[in-house]
Amino acid sequence: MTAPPSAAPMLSVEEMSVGYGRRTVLADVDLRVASGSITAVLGPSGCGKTTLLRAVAGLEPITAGVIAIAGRTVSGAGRHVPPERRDVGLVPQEGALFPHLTVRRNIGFGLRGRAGRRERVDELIDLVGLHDLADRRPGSLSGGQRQRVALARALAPAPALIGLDEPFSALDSGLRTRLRAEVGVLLRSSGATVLLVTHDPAEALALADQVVVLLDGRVHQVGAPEELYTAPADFRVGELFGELNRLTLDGEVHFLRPHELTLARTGIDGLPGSVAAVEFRGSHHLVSVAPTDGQPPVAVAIPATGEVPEPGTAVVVRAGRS
Ligand SMILES: Nc1ncnc2c1ncn2[C@@H]1O[C@H](COP(=O)(O)OP(=O)(O)OP(=O)(O)O)[C@@H](O)[C@H]1O
Repeated sequence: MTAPPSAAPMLSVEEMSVGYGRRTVLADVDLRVASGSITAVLGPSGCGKTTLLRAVAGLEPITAGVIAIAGRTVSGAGRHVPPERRDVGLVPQEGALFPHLTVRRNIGFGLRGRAGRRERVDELIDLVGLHDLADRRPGSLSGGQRQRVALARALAPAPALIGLDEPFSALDSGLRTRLRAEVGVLLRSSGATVLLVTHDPAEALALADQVVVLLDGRVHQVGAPEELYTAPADFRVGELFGELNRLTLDGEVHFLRPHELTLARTGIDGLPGSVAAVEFRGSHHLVSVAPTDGQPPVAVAIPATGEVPEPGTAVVVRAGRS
């Protein structure tokens, strides 16, 4: 659950910039993550997601702005608290487990010297369901199992913030979807505060309370998943979440998804055109229509069970669901 807006955020980033050499990679980034909530930073490859996570974890210096964790300034205003004193559990891409240590010792790594270490490790092994594999080494685990160990290792010391860098990107799509659901439940039940970076919109929509869209090193939009999907701030943001048409109907520009449009026979109101191509997409057919007025092609989804028009057929595109 997202904490009420009045609650002090666990992570706060204000007007932060980061550069490599003379090149600015992140500019004026603002971000707040409420305690116990999950924020996804979504953007295409190279937009600066990993850099953002590394700056929060203290692995990159910032060139402007402030980062605060649990109300304490950790970067900026003349301070740079080292990574090991930030209370951030980072799960890098590919997990980065210690290959020579067993699952149990990997999970307990951050708890060395602490009382109750054994019980805490057992608790985490239970949480991620790796009982039978506790004495194995990472080399003999599957990709999904390794990710669960990496997550358990980050959760073990109960850090103020967990940072996940593309946690599922190395997995095939079936496993990715399954593990995503499992990890979502795990994170919720652990009560962790999470900053997840991903280029996969499905991951951001499925897991996050709040999505931050990062494009070219700048925050373009922040909102709940439903809000970003249904009311993107601009075409680039909308496009990240799936096919989107930009079309002019009755003199007005609309951003509409293929399933928000229908096809009708000619002779009624709408945008006239002819069918250019049809693709079968499993749950539906995607019909590409070339408008007669010269606008770019418009994609319209029609149910898989519906009548499929042949290429060349004259049609009218109308707003509304079929
Ligand atoms: N150590 C570095 N030195 C110089 N430039 C870097 C360094 N690390 C990253 N960059 C550049 O900074 C930009 C942002 O990189 P970053 O890894 O943060 O992006 P990303 O969104 O995480 O991409 P990906 O999804 O591909 O990992 C890229 O243009 C990258 O080439």
